[in-house]
Amino acid sequence: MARNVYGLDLGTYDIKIFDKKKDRIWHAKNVIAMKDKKYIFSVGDDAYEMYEKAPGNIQIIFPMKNGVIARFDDMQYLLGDLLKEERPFIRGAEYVIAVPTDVTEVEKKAFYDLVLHSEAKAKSVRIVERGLADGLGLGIDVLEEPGAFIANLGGGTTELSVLSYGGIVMNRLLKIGGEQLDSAIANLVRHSKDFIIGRPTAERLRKEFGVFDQSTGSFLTVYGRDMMRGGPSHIDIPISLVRAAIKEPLRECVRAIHSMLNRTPPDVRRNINKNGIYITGGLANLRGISTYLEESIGLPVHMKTDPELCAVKGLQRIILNKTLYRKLSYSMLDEDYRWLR
Ligand SMILES: Nc1ncnc2c1ncn2[C@@H]1O[C@H](COP(=O)(O)OP(=O)(O)OP(=O)(O)O)[C@@H](O)[C@H]1O
Repeated sequence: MARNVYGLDLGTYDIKIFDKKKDRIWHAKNVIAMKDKKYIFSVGDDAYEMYEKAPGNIQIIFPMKNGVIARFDDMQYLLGDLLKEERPFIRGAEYVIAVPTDVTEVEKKAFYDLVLHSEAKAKSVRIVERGLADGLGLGIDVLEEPGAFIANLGGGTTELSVLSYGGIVMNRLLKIGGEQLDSAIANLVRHSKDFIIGRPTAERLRKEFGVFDQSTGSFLTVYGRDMMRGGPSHIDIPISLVRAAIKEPLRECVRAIHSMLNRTPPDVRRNINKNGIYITGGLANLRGISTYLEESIGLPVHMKTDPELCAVKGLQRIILNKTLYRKLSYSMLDEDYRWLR
């Protein structure tokens, strides 16, 4: 029986998995609910459901932080649990993992070790730079493309990549993503309304308001804690407040995009000017964000449906195509691996 191959995109917010044998992609929240600091209570979407609702003895843990593995053992357990249904297939399987480029070698190695030293007894583990996987998922011919700019707007990070002829010319990982926008919204509600809302509520505000393209008069009723009266209550939050909160983090992304474009080598830049830029990642679903970026950057902005799945779709292409697999994935144990020589 042929061994199975899995493509993994371990995000700060969501894990995306491609299963070659079943030829399917699925995803789950990257969250663990821990009881009494000892026992795993639930994982994935079930654990996220409990976020900010669970009793005091249940702790909700996000094993990834800012795009890298922050709690190795928890991440390993969570991944093992998500793949549990596949038990007959996971032992001795091969894994191809998308990893951000602008991280330290130790952080990158943690992705590698996570799978290599798990109970899955992986046969091989290969790494793909996430910007390249994103490019393939967008349908770009990454090996032949002379210049493409991709901004992956994710749950805890924004990764900016300039690609050319199968390589990454420039890359930067910013600590700005959905999580930071939600904190900005929750902080502004707290300071301007004396009202405490949780992260899932802030996320709901961000998702339900078409932040850039709706009338200024709309508002949403949310539940939380009134700091003046000291009890649970509800409040109407206007769209203007959400816009004000997310303005600065989004401007920081725009400044970083400008700065990277300005440093891009002229020949590559010429192609980017011609093609425009691409956005991927879950935050690209924020209604009106492509128009906002187009106006701020002065270049056309393109995206595909399900932008959060671009990187894992790119891994799927790599796993199913021998040339892409050979040219774009590498093992950290390879003799010619650039950092270990
Ligand atoms: N319709 C939507 N409107 C606004 N935001 C959305 C929408 N759908 C998803 N998101 C946001 O996308 C983010 C998750 O995106 P994604 O799955 O790309 O992140 P990730 O890969 O887990 O994180 P990272 O790439 O930072 O490690 C979350 O913050 C989520 O709230």
